[in-house]
Amino acid sequence: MSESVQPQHPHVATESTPRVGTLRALWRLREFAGPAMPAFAGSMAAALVAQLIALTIPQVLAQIVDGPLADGDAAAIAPLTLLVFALGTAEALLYALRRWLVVGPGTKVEARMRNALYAKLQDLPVSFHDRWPSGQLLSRAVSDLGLIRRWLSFGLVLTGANLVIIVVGVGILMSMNWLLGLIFLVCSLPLWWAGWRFEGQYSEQSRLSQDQAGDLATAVEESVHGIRVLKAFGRGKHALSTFRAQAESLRRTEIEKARLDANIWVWIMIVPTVALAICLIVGVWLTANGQLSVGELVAFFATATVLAWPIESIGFFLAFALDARTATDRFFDILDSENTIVDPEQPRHLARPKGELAFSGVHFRYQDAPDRFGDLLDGVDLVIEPGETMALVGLTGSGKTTMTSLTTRLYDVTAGSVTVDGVDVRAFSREELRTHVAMAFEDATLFSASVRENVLLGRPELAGDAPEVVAEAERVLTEALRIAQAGFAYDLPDGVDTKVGEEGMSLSGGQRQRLALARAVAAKPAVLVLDDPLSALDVATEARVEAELRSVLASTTALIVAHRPSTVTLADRVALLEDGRVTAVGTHSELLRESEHYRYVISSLEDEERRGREERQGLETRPPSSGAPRPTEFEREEAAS
Ligand SMILES: Nc1ncnc2c1ncn2[C@@H]1O[C@H](COP(=O)(O)OP(=O)(O)OP(=O)(O)O)[C@@H](O)[C@H]1O
Repeated sequence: MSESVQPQHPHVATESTPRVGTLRALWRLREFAGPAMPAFAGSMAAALVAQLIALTIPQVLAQIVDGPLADGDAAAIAPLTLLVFALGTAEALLYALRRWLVVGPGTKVEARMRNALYAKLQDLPVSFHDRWPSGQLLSRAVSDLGLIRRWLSFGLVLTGANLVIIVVGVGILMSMNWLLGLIFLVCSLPLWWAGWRFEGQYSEQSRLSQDQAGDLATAVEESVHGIRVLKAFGRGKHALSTFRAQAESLRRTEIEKARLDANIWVWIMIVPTVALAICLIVGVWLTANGQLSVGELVAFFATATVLAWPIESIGFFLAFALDARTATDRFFDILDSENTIVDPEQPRHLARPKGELAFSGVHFRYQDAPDRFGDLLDGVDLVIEPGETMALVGLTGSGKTTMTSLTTRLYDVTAGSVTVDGVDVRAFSREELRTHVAMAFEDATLFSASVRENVLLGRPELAGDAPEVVAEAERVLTEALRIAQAGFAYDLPDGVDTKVGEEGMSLSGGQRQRLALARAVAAKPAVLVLDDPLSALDVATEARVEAELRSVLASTTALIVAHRPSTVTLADRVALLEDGRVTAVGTHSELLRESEHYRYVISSLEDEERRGREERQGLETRPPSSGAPRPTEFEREEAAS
């Protein structure tokens, strides 16, 4: 027995669909394969008729042997030979028809399943994506669905046809000579026993191997994404050795699968051969005793030979069905995942929100947070008035990003509420909520699309071809790019139609952030939530963006997570997040005067910013010659007042 290998991601196992019988598990595919069933049935019928024709050929052979051949009637042989030729041609044509019937419908089923999977992944909350590695999702969407398509179009069709042909063929053998038929049938019983044992062991290994393939895909994806970091830190070798270990685990599982497969093949090859050998001995004895004609003996063995392939293929199709079952389970693992963030039955609607954003008694903890920790947000109360700009400040890890992600329901509060104009965000449809509240993140994600499409992502109504829509889209795009100081987009090879994102032009971190900011601004939301969207900008560009933003923010409510003291100056007021609560709200100067923790946070932000700037400029950090620390902004502010 090979060494057993644990799945890399235990969650995959714990979230698995409960184990049911293979047939029941595969039966679930009818939801997607339903419309293609007539095509699959037609294909199965074509395969069946082709094999039935193959079974009739031995009967014609028996006629030839016992008739014209025994009588030495050469003229009578020709029509029977022509009949064999015609039957063979019909068999070949029917096999071609079998394939042709399923190509289109099979790919449609695959596309339908892939679309459903994609739609589900889009719908599932961020907390699901936190737990599921992307490679696992990728392998389900690509290789698993391909395997299911192949099984439906080929495996299912031929398994059905072969089983019928085995039953019919054994019936024919029994009718030709009941004793020989019975011997053939009894001798095949060990095959069923071996098949039953095989199912249990193989399906376990099949699941393991497909999960491990998903983990491998995750490793490749992460290392491609993080190639710069790996190279910069010289961790290529380490990544390679981790990858090798994972690849080795998968190799071992594949070997175990192959070993089980080889075992069943031994049974499949030996059992029919032994059965035929016994039948041959008994058959010759019966012929010698005159109980069976030579022609009947030939026909018996020709029929048994035709049956050899369907019988031998049982093992292959069994393994195929088990792989398809595993792929089906993995597919439904995702489709069955419960979405905890859903639209209400009767969503509220706000035609023109004023933009008051309020947190009332908000508690939040991540699903996988250890029990020994209290809530990350532990009773947050904060009201941001319409048109007001509020900066959110706190130590690193205090929960600022988490707090902003509650506004668009990337996560739901665990207690309390977040409201827009007094309406709980959970009372809106998610689509409407995201038109009222737009976000830009520090980690600016661009999609493989043009600058224009990336910036106008939140304005689907501007995607039309009507002249007035095109003009409005152009106006919104120009304004958003101006506010975000993203004029560089016009200098790209195809201007704002240049493809950016993963498969497009490489942009700098600051350029990506500015496009992401333009995207948030273009959405024209009542509430704009910015999670440190200027962190990668140089000071001069940041100042220009801030100046432009002020004009936007005058008419929009804004919540800005600030990691730089300069971002704080944009805000009308500042909220200080400390120990899971907002412990102080006021202007920057008020908080500097009144809150010791605020002074500490600002001074550490200044230190961090100074270090970042010095690193960027490649300067060595040297203390001032007096040895005294540099004055913090707080101290400068104090001195000024
Ligand atoms: N998806 C997640 N699952 C579990 N824990 C998380 C998740 N995201 C963040 N956390 C944890 O929650 C805490 C708060 O994270 P958050 O990103 O909200 O802090 P922050 O104040 O924005 O930090 P920073 O200033 O460094 O960006 C951290 O301890 C973090 O490890």
